[in-house]
Amino acid sequence: MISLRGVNKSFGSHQVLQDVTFDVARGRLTGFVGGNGAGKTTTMRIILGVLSAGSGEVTLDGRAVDGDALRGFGYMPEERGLYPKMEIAEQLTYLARLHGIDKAGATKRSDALLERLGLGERRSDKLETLSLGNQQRVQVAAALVHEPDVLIMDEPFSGLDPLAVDEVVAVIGEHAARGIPVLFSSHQLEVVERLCDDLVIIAGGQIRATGSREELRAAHSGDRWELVARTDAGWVRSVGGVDVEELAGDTTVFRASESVAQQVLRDAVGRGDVSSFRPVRPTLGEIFRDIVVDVPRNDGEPELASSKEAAA
Ligand SMILES: Nc1ncnc2c1ncn2[C@@H]1O[C@H](COP(=O)(O)OP(=O)(O)OP(=O)(O)O)[C@@H](O)[C@H]1O
Repeated sequence: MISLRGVNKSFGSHQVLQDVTFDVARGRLTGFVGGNGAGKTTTMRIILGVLSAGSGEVTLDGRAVDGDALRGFGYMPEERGLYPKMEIAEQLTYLARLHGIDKAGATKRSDALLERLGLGERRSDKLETLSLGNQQRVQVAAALVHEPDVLIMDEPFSGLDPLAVDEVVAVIGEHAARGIPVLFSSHQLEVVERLCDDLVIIAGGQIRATGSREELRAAHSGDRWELVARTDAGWVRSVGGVDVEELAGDTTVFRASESVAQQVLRDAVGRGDVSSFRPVRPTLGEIFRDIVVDVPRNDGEPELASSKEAAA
């Protein structure tokens, strides 16, 4: 497990991370979501030792992450860093060899990954001749080619069409299933929602929510319920403790405590056929908006000058 505890980071006088604390469990996909400038890339760079934290600690299975551990990390950076004029199989093999894998092993691994990502036929092509989506697939392969013990990916799905997203998701999922911690950031909330087991939501440099997808959805359901009945459900409006939000056709969406909702269900059953009754779980997009709505942006705008300087 990767654990961050109380991580702080400032650039000059601008504090961009404040007391960042969360875990990335083995064998699970952890989605890291936040708006522009929220602090995702900075956090990932600190995990990877590319940036040092002002304070706080990062551990892997309880031990500080040192150079040895870092060699086993796979990283897909936000700024893509491969060689445009180099053949793709050659550069993957080269990267694997940098991680200490022998030539035969590196070639085998590179070929298998390219095949898996639908690029087997393009293995001898230069990176720059590939479409942006295919270049992105090669970036994914570059993070995986040494069979990492930990996988950190910054926006691995940006620029991919929905089918390519599914392919990459499957490959990343296979790696997580081997029991490695996987942390990935994405702005594509519907992808994160579909893919991740756990979520970390950051805004303004602070962690605003963590938990499994289901835990977060349950925690933010806000006691909303949906009743689909075959008979008119206008009567629900007059039940004490019920706030009807929508009443359209046969569907009623309302807010109420669990016990009041159960009473509504019993009454509805008494009045006629109930087609369905369920708690309404919010989407990740709704949860995200709910959590970050009041958080000021943290996008590096200069601090306001002190009143003395401003007056000068
Ligand atoms: N090297 C740097 N020097 C100064 N400020 C920086 C530096 N790197 C990041 N920042 C600032 O830190 C804050 C967090 O940036 P970061 O790149 O971590 O956000 P992010 O969540 O990854 O955003 P995005 O989704 O837009 O990539 C921003 O205000 C950014 O301007």
